[in-house]
Amino acid sequence: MARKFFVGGNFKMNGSISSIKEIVDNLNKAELDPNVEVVVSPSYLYLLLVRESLRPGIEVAAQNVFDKPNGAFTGEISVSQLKDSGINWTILGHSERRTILRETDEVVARKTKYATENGLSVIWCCGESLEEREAGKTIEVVSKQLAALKAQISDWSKIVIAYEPIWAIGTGKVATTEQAQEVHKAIREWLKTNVSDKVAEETRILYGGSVNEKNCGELSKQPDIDGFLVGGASLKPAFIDIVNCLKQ
Ligand SMILES: O=C(CO)COP(=O)(O)O
Repeated sequence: MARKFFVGGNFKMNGSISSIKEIVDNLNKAELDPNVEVVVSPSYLYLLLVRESLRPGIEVAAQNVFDKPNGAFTGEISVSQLKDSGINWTILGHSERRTILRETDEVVARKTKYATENGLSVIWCCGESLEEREAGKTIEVVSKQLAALKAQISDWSKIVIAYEPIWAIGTGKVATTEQAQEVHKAIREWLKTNVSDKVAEETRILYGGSVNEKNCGELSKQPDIDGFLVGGASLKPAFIDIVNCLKQ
């Protein structure tokens, strides 16, 4: 089964009602490559606004979700509340949550298990810091994150992996095509060795970190890069050019 190219837009904690309406209007008017799956992820407050105004065919993702069905968990949002609002996706394990909010590999894996078992699809993020890369530990770090996920997951069909080197996020320092392809290939090999040939073949592996309309074309040509998770550029009209990068 060919892997469908995937472009996610992670708005992070950005935007206002008016700027988000503008992004939605632009997406609604745009000619988007039908061979690309598109998912946008505004902050919680705007999920419903986006879901209700965005054209069908583009999915909407939360940026996080909790791993309990309901109850006394002030400030958290449940999987069933997302599904009730027409949200079928969530991002989990973004490096900003791992580092700033101290989410461990195990916490991220537990949330991913709960979300996928309860019908959400997950963009599961991994990636190394600059210090880890310079120490030659990139593959080791990513493998450890994958192993924590594997310890809790049996069904990988609802998971898209996003490799996001922390040093490339929001810095303008995009990984070279060779650097990105090398890690994506290693992730696929890890899946082949530790999960199955089928999961390795079918799981989409996205690259994230300073992707823009200029660098996406080259990156998209790499055999193990199946799409992008875009931060800053997803707030701009250039996001449409990134979605259409296969035509570059
Ligand atoms: O963190 C990212 C997407 O989740 C990447 O962010 P930037 O594209 O702004 O570097």
